[in-house]
Order: sequence, then structure tokens, then C-alpha cells
Amino acid sequence: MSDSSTDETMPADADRAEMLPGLAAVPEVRSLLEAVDLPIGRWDAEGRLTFFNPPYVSWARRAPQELRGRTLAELYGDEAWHAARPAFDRGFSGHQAHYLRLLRHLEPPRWARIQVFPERGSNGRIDAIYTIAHDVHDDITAAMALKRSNWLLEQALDNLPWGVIESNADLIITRWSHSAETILGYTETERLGTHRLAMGVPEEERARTLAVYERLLRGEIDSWVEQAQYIRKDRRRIWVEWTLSALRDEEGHVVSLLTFVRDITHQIDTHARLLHRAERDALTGVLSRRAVMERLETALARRTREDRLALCFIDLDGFKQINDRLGHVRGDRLLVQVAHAMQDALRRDDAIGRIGGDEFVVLSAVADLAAAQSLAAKLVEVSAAAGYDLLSGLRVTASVGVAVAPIHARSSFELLQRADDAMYAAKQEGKNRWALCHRRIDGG
Ligand SMILES: Nc1nc2c(ncn2[C@@H]2O[C@H](COP(=O)(O)OP(=O)(O)OP(=O)(O)O)[C@@H](O)[C@H]2O)c(=O)[nH]1
Repeated sequence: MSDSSTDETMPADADRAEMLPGLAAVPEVRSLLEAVDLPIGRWDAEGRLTFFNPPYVSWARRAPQELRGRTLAELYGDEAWHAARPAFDRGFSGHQAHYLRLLRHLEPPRWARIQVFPERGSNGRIDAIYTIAHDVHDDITAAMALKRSNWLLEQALDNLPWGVIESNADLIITRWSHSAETILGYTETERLGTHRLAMGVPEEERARTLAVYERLLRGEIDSWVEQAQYIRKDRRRIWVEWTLSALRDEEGHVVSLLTFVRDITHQIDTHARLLHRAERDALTGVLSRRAVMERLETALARRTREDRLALCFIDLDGFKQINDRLGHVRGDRLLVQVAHAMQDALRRDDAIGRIGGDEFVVLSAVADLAAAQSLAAKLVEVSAAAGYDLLSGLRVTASVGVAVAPIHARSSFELLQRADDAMYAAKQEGKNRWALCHRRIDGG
């Protein structure tokens, strides 16, 4: 080993004091700089490292003789110098500055915040700058992770099939995601800062919806899921599912309502179609046998002492002949015509179902027997009018039997039986007519 290299690595205290430039030459300052547990370096006007304390040596991962007199670019590369240069320039122009640098010479690399401040000589000139490095790796990586997860969250929220809406404790909207725009038709600009109920919620739903919001805001419930209608900006009514959650601060106060919204119009339509299909007779569109029997059971179960329920049993006359002469397709058409004519003759609360080939049942709440009879008469009349095949001039008519609960029967089975008997009587009497059940429960 040469003498000079010995001098470089371990300078005697006296020699070192002479070698030290600027402020660092003052013994008190030097002791202070060496005692500080942060890497400190002094860079002269040519950007060369002229002083460094012991923490700097271990931080730089170099022997002292490899550090002294070197520029930052020589020590850490051009990329590092590029990051440092603006702050160095500010330091040499008399200002404090700082910059962030990823220290790639460390394994694994770490983020540091480097503070730069000028050293002014006695003549006021700036002879050098000092750098102090702070390890901010954990803060920076935490901030970057937070930023990234926020970014991911935003991306995810925007790409979800769910619209995301957030409103504050005054129900003013503070977030309206991209998907919310797509589903509800209003843009973020139109909705931010407006009241939740200002647009879209149908008039008749407002009071109920507000009551739900208020329960959430008061903390009475934490979440709420419901299906409701919404009027889009283009005035189209859609079905949506709202999932609302109350968000609380650290003290537990509800500060906002987070809402996810999903368009379920398609599901609701499909469900309605399936329900309709199960409930309806495929040919005529009136109720199916099962559905009309269910209505009958329900109506009888709900009937109060005073209520009267008329059941008309309708069987078309001579329908076999229509089929035989005109074929099934034209027969079908006549069936449909008669079914629709009967349906059109009924009131909103009445029900009509097809229970067999050419057999129908009509249910109607009536005031008395006279009303039941006039209903039966009307069914006979409209069937005869509608049951006409224009091409052949052939006609079908209907025979109708009517029984009334609780006058003629109390159970559904009996009521149906009594009406069927009465219909048979009408056929016997010559068809195209109605007959009232003649057997009263009380035997009268
Ligand atoms: N076109 C068509 N015909 C049907 C359908 N369902 C049953 N039929 C026919 O309807 C006819 C019903 O016959 P009936 O009620 O016994 O005979 P009808 O000629 O009406 O005799 P009456 O009731 O005594 O007047 C039969 O020929 C069945 O084949 C259907 O969905 N479409």
C-alpha cells in the first residue's frame, strides 16, 4: 500500500483539519457534521465532493478515497446527476432546494430525499453546497402504493357493470361514476353537486326513497337493497337495483351514502314474460287453467260474508263441427275471437281462463244473483257475435252455466261442479243460452 492511499483512508486529525474546506474546516462545525446521523456531503463549485461525514461513506457504499474529489455523475452515473442538477443549480444560486432520487447503487434501491443548501463564504460568495440525504423510501413506497390502489379502484369502479354514486350527509352527490352515466343517462357534470332526488326518481317513489335515505343517514340501518324504477335522462323508464351502504367516520357518524346501481330491466322483462307464459293460455292469451283455478281459490279464501262470487262455465256449441269442416287452424282462430270478445266484455277485476279445449271459466265479484245472470247473458251474446267465420258463414255459440258462492256452493270444486251442471242444462235446453244453477246450499 502506498503512503498516499494510507493518507486518503485514514488521515491524521491534524492533516484532515487542513484538508477540510469551508465551514467544515471549523472544528465545532466539523464535529457537528460528523455527529449527525444522516449522510452529509459538501460539493465545491466544480461539483466535486470535498467533504463527507461517516454516514455518507456507508450510505455511498464506497471507500473514502473513492469519494473525495469525484463528481456526482462519476460516483452515481448520469441519471443520478440529471435528477440532482436542478437542485444543485438552485443551491449554487443561493437557495435551498431538495429533490427525490432513487438510489440505484443500493441493493435493493431506495428512495431518498436530498436537501441542498448553499455555503456562503465570508465574502458572500457561494463556494459550495451541502447535501443531506433522508431515507424516505417507506413513505414514498406507501404513497405510491396508495396512489396505485386508488387508481386501480377508480379504474375498477369505472369498468364495473355497477354504477357507483356517493352522496354526502345532505344527500348531495359527490361521486357519479362512468357506469352510472351509462346506466342512468345523466353525465357526471350534470349530477355532481345536485340532490339525490333531483332527477330520475319517479314522483310516486320520492317520499318512500327519501325515508330510506334518512334511515341510513340516522344510522338506523347500515345497508339497503331494493329494485325500483328510474326515469333516465332520455325519459325511458328502466328497472334498477340499488344497493346502498352508510359510510361512517372514525367516530361512527354516517358521513356519506355509497350506492351501487345495476340495470335489471332485462331480468324484470324476462321474469314478467315467463310469469305471463306460465299464467296464460298459449293460444288465446286468457288465463291458463292453473292460473284461473288459483284465482278462484284466492277469491273464495278472501271472500267476506257479504261478498258474492259468480262462476260462469262456458262451453262452445258445435265446435267439433267447425274443426271438422274448416280445419284446426280456422277453428283456433274462432276460439281466439270468442275468448277475446268475452275478455273485452268483462270488468278489470274479473278473470277469464281457458280450462279445456272449448271450455272457459269466468270469475266475477257480483252484488247479487241478478248481476250474475246478466253477466252470463252478456257472455252468451258476445260469444255468438264473435264466433262467426266470415268465409264459410259458419257460426259457434256458447252455452253458459252460472253458479254463485256462497249461494250455490262454498268450495271451489263444488262451485265449478254446479256451474258445469248448469251449463249442461243450457245445452239441454237448446244451446246458445245461459242457465243458473238451481240447487241452493240451504235447499231453497
Ligand atoms: N281448433 C281447436 N280445437 C280444439 C282445441 N281443443 C279442443 N278442440 C276441439 O274442440 C271440440 C270440442 O268438442 P265438444 O265440446 O265435445 O263438441 P261440440 O261440437 O262443441 O259439442 P257441444 O259442446 O255439445 O256443442 C273437439 O272437436 C276438440 O277436438 C283447440 O285448441 N283448437
